[in-house]
Amino acid sequence: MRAGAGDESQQPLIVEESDNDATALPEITQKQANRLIWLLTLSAGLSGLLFGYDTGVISSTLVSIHEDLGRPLTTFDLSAITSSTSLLALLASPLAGHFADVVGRRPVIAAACGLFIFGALFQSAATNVWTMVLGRSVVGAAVGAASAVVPLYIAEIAPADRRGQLVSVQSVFITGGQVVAYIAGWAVMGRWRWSVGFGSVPALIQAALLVGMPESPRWLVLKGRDDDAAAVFSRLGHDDCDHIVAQVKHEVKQEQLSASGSMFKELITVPANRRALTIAAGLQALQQLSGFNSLMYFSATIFALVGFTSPIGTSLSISVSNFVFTLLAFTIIDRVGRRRILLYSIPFMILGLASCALAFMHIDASPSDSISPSSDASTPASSPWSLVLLFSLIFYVAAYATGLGCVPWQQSELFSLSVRSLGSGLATATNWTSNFIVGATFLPMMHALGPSVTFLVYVFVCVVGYVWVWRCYPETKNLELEEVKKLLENGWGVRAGERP
Ligand SMILES: O[C@H]1[C@H](O)[C@@H](O)[C@H](O)[C@@H](O)[C@H]1O
Repeated sequence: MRAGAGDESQQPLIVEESDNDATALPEITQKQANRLIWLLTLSAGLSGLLFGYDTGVISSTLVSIHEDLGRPLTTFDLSAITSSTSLLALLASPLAGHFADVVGRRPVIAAACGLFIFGALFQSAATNVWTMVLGRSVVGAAVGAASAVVPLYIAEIAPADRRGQLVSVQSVFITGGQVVAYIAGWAVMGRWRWSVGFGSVPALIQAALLVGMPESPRWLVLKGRDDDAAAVFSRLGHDDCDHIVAQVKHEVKQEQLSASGSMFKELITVPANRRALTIAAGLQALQQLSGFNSLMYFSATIFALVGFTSPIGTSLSISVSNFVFTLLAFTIIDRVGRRRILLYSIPFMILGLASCALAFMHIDASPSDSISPSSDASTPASSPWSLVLLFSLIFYVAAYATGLGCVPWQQSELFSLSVRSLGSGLATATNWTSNFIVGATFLPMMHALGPSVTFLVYVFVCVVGYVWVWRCYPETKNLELEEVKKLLENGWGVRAGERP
């Protein structure tokens, strides 16, 4: 049941072709299957790179536009350009979930890819604020659709014992894309049309790779295309394709028997589905409300505020740490497990945030008069508390990237097949809604409450989140998707998930 592509006990994959060479072929075909799984994961994961790039590039773009859009940008223009992306992402993700169910996962990934290309070129040709907002919105729709459907597609093609790692490829690509965006923004030295237009390049590569990408075999079973599904499972290295197709079919049949009408109703009324949605959406909300993206968007502002002479350069340390520790998560997630990673890492996030709050108490930072990355704040960077702040932020980011930055994107494994696409879409929409809330409230909170209290608010969110994860999030490592569903049937499944 848990045999994956890496399982030593696997049989020859393409039995008809392997009959006359039973000794050599299993190893070769196993390698081919592994290679295919990686290729598909990387092809789909390119959407993550675009997600990271397009969300990261905005910070350097905003400070480079000057009057290129026909007039100097007002604060309202800045907010409209920035928030249009997350707003469209939050609208697009449930829609993408719906379409992934109706037309399949692959066409939605392809549509997002097209939008990434169009949005990047449209932005780079923008002549006024509103065409720029339109370009950012198109990219937002692409980011929303991709972030809902790519982890779902990868989870459905991945072998159980490597699913955590393969789904985490998306997080590695997102954070890598953010680093590339920071560097590209700096390298083009103000020629923002180049840096935003560059976003079309990985999308074009992805468009070429999509040609050979098969549809998710689990979706094929859902649509009654069992032979096609068995062929894809076989290419993915499953030893007993008929068995796994039968297993997925059994799940589909059971769900059809229990189906209470619309998919949304089924998601809300069936207890296991409701629990899955609560966990998936809760983890996504926690990921965002714990405040990380306030650093992604405003770390340069914070570093200017406390007197660093090169705030934009210093803020690169945030995105690089985020990337490096996401790589760590990618390496350990299937060994340590999702739940355990969160229970180990959230306390370190709390420690990092609390020590930021402490450092701010000793720094004379008054956001009311210097809340802009370009302002040269008067507090000298030589203050040891500024360094304490920098290291605390990096510490917090490292803990975030190892756990909460990565784990919530495993969301689709929690849902049973019949509601998986809608559930993933709604959890992704929760991510973007919370992202929007943090982006919109961080600076006002810094003004109204002061930096220390603002960071204590994030401490509070993490403490509540920790207790909730401990009570409600079961371990899902190494389970087949069909087994995860069973965990949530009679409760949160925390005990049942904690077996060796
Ligand atoms: O998992 C990603 C990653 O942590 C990114 O760095 C962050 O900007 C995104 O909001 C998040 O969803």
